[in-house]
Amino acid sequence: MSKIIVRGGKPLSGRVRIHGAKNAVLPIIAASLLGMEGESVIHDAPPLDDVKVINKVLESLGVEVEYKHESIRVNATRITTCEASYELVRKMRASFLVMGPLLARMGQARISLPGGCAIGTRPIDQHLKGFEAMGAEIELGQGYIEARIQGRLKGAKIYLDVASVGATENIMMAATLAEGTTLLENAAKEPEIVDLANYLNAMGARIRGAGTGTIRIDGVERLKGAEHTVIPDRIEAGTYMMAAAITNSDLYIEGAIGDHLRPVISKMQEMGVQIDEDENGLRVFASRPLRAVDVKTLPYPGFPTDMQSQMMALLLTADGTSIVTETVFENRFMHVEQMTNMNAQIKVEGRSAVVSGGGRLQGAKVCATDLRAGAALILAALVAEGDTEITGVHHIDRGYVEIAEKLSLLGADIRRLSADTEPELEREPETLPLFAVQPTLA
Ligand SMILES: CC(=O)N[C@H]1[C@@H](OP(=O)(O)OP(=O)(O)OC[C@H]2O[C@@H](n3ccc(=O)[nH]c3=O)[C@H](O)[C@@H]2O)O[C@H](CO)[C@@H](O)[C@@H]1O
Ligand SMILES: C=C(OP(=O)(O)O)C(=O)O
Repeated sequence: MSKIIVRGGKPLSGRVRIHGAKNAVLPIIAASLLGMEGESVIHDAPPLDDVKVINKVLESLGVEVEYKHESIRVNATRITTCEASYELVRKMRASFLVMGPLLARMGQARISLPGGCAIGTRPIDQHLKGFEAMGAEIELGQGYIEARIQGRLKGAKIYLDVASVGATENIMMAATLAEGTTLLENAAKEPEIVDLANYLNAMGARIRGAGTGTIRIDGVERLKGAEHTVIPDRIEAGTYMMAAAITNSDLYIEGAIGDHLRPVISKMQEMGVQIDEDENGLRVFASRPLRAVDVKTLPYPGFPTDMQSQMMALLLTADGTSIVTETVFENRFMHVEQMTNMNAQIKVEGRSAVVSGGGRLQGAKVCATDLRAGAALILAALVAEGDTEITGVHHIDRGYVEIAEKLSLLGADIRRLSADTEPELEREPETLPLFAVQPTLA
């Protein structure tokens, strides 16, 4: 079992380079399945476990994938099966994003139920509602979702009950090859949706309005491989911004795009953190005291749920009491118990957490219960008294490229103890036990 050990109290300084966005590259790799001729080349693909998993999903479908120097070459001219197995899909929820492209191109797809990640039940009803509206027949059996269409999908007007990122992506990909026009309303507006639409348009798709609540997709008959560079990871960038602020340091976050981080920047500025933006990144510097602020997570352009736990770590070091409200996922406070082990004063009341700042955090043995919880524990550990030992590192590896190495280069006392016995990608599934979550089919 790998561990990250942090000795708190070291200031940080210097520059940190932000990698390509996990949540952009995963749907883009899934979308590369739509390339009926030529190759796709995807640049700035971060070397993360999740990227390796989705590459394996593509390979399991008979597609050629080559991953070198942060670029992925995909040749999807031949697809030999339309089934993505439980063994792969259980490892990562985003594997379900191959459903839309497979259905659109091959007329069928059989994908294992992704279940729900520990942060919530995470149903897929909105994805399925979209496919059904485009004429697909959906069946659930033996833990798999099977979707079929005779001929091509048909363009449709689809209103999402929740502005789901994954459903927007899956439906948008499926609609590219549909007959006629699809209007996707109450669509998610995240920058990763815009990045996916840009890649699809480079493949020959006709998508307009990505990044707004209404996306119009005029179906085309064929798509071909395309070259694309993935946007920088706003959540990785935000995490290093918090690292600068929590340690009272001055860091330059290279590659961070201010426009993608507006709610994070504003909340940090409200606390008293100084942030300078230029065209290449952000400079973040802070000194104490920092003010307590209230934070509510919302779909983009609201405050990102993927930054909630890291923000909570920072608020633990502010003066006063903050209220953090999580509205996107119903079970995303698991880091609270771990932080409490570090002497944090936090009380959860329903969907809100009351965070009392200003106490002294203490090193402890804690466990990363999910990806961002792990990042938040590292942040808390950077300022805790003594040593913190963090297990559950496989969660952190899903979304952060060499976080211990990057922080160490900035001056943190942090090291990773890797277990020789931990084979690559042999990790616990992200999901709850199969069938714990039954999807709503209609
Ligand atoms: C790989 C990826 O990009 N992951 C991100 C994506 O996840 P993901 O795409 O899974 O998240 P969604 O936007 O779909 O989920 C948002 C909310 O909608 C609900 N929902 C979703 C689909 C559905 O069919 N029915 C339904 O009710 C979910 O339970 C959740 O409460 O967006 C989340 C919200 O910003 C981020 O935290 C994840 O990091
Ligand atoms: C929740 C996250 O990812 P996923 O949707 O892949 O579980 C995340 O990136 O914080």
